[in-house]
Amino acid sequence: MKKLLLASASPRRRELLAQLGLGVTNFSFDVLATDIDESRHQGEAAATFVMRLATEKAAAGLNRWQHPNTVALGSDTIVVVDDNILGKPADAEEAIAMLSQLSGREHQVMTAVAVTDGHCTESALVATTVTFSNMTAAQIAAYVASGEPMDKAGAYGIQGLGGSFISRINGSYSAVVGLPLVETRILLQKMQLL
Ligand SMILES: Cc1cn([C@H]2C[C@H](O)[C@@H](COP(=O)(O)OP(=O)(O)OP(=O)(O)O)O2)c(=O)[nH]c1=O
Repeated sequence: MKKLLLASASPRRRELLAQLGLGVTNFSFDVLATDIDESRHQGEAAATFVMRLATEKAAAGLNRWQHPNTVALGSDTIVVVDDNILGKPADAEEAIAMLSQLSGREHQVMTAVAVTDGHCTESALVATTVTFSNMTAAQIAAYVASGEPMDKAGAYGIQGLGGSFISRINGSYSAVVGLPLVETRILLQKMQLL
C-alpha cells in the first residue's frame, strides 16, 4: 500500500493535509522536515522560485525517508509585493519592515505544492491576492511583539491575529495558510492516493 510523506515542518500544513481526510480514506501520512537551501537564483521569477522549492522539498523528503511505495509532498509559500519576494522575517525589525510594506494595499501570496514518487513528479501553483487594511505603526509593533509573524512568509498569519487586518482575499484561503486543498486533492488523486 502506498504511503504519503509530508516533507514539512509546518504545523499548518499538517493540519491542512489532515483536512483531506486521508486517515478516513485508507491512507495515513507521515511527516518529515526537510532542510533545503531556500535561496533564490539570480533573476529567478517568483513563480519559478516557489515551484522549485516545493519540488526540492518533496524530492529531499523522499530521499531521506527511504521507504518503498512512498509519495512525498512538499510545499512553499511566498509573498510577492512590487518586485519583492517576502519570505519569513529574520527578526522583529524585518517583520516591521514587511508589514509596513503590506499595510493598506494588495499583495500576492504564491503557494506551490509538489508530489513525487521518485519517477513521476506533479506540481501546482496557486496565486491569491490579499488586501491589507491600513496598519498604524503602533498596531504593527504590537502585532510583531505577539510573535505570530516570525515563522510566516510576509510576517503575518491570516489564520491568526493577522486575519483582523485583512479586508479581502481573492483566491484560495488554504493556499495562503500554506497548502492549497483543492489542488493538493487533485495531485494526490493523480498519484492514486485518493
Ligand atoms: C501568508 C501566510 C503564510 N503562512 C506560513 C505558511 C508557511 O508555513 C510559512 C512560509 O514558509 P515556508 O518556507 O513556505 O514553509 P515552512 O518553513 O513554514 O515549512 P516547510 O518548509 O517545512 O514546509 O508561512 C501562514 O501560516 N499564514 C499566512 O497567512
